Amino acid sequence: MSVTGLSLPDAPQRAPEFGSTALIVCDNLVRIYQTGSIEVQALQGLDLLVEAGEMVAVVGASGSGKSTLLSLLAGIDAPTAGKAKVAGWDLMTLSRAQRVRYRRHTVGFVGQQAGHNLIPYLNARQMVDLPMTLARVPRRERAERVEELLTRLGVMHCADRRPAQMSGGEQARVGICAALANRPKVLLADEPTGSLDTATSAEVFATLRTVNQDLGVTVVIVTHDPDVSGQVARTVAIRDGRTSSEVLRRANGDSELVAEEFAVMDRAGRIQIPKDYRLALDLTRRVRLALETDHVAVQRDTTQES
Ligand SMILES: Nc1ncnc2c1ncn2[C@@H]1O[C@H](COP(=O)(O)OP(=O)(O)OP(=O)(O)O)[C@@H](O)[C@H]1O
Repeated sequence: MSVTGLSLPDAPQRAPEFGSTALIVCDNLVRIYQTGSIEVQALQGLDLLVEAGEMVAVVGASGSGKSTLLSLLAGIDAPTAGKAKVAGWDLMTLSRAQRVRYRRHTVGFVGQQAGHNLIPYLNARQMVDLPMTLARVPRRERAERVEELLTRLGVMHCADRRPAQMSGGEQARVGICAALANRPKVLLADEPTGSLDTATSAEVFATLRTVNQDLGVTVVIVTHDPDVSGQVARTVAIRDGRTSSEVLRRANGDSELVAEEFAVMDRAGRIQIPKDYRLALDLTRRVRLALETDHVAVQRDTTQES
């Protein structure tokens, strides 16, 4: 008896998982702080994807949730709900030991005050060496890495100086070297230029670009400096604990850079119409949506006026 081949229906195509190729995935991320009976929703369902090799700035008004996002990504704090994944680590479910490994090897963190990232009685060489000593890196390898980083970021002349003997810009660069010592995939910087003047800030941004382009580290910078979009290719704005818009800078033909602003649509299709647009056209509670051939029109609901 011959057996004819069975013809089975094709398995249904599954949509690829949200951000399946990204290095950093925040999917509907929520962080609620509870102080007594008061609840603060610092992040209210934030979506963000960062691909490996990107340099992204996160901007937003004070209290919009920028630092909260960064401390979640740094593994300093844990999300209340949603998904946060960095380089394959699920930040919702990290055990204590995994959290230590994650913070030591996967992410580097530089905090707000350049001087506060350093220990007053350690010189630059000792400061960059310290994270590697804690990770039990052999002495010779540590010495080579210290030399490589201080040289690459232009602060080798500070090797034997303590923070008090360095300028603000040098302190910031040494802090970045220390954060990179254990070869993290991601560098997270919280207001890295907050206390610096304009010229020194530009210098620190140049250093961060070197880290991104030459060392291949993915960089996420949090700042409330709106001019930062001139320094990076992608700026993501957070409003009320959610990503609301993005500015992309791209080379246009003969390498002229053009900046273009986009609204961010979440996975449920929601976008936020900027306040000045709403005021200009008096868009209130109900609007008309119309699908045109290449765009969607949003118009005032004139039935409310009669
Ligand atoms: N540990 C905490 N306990 C309670 N509320 C907090 C805590 N940390 C942050 N918040 C609140 O969460 C919200 C977001 O704070 P977050 O520091 O993330 O904002 P931010 O955008 O970084 O602000 P800034 O630019 O001023 O640093 C704010 O309302 C803040 O008061």
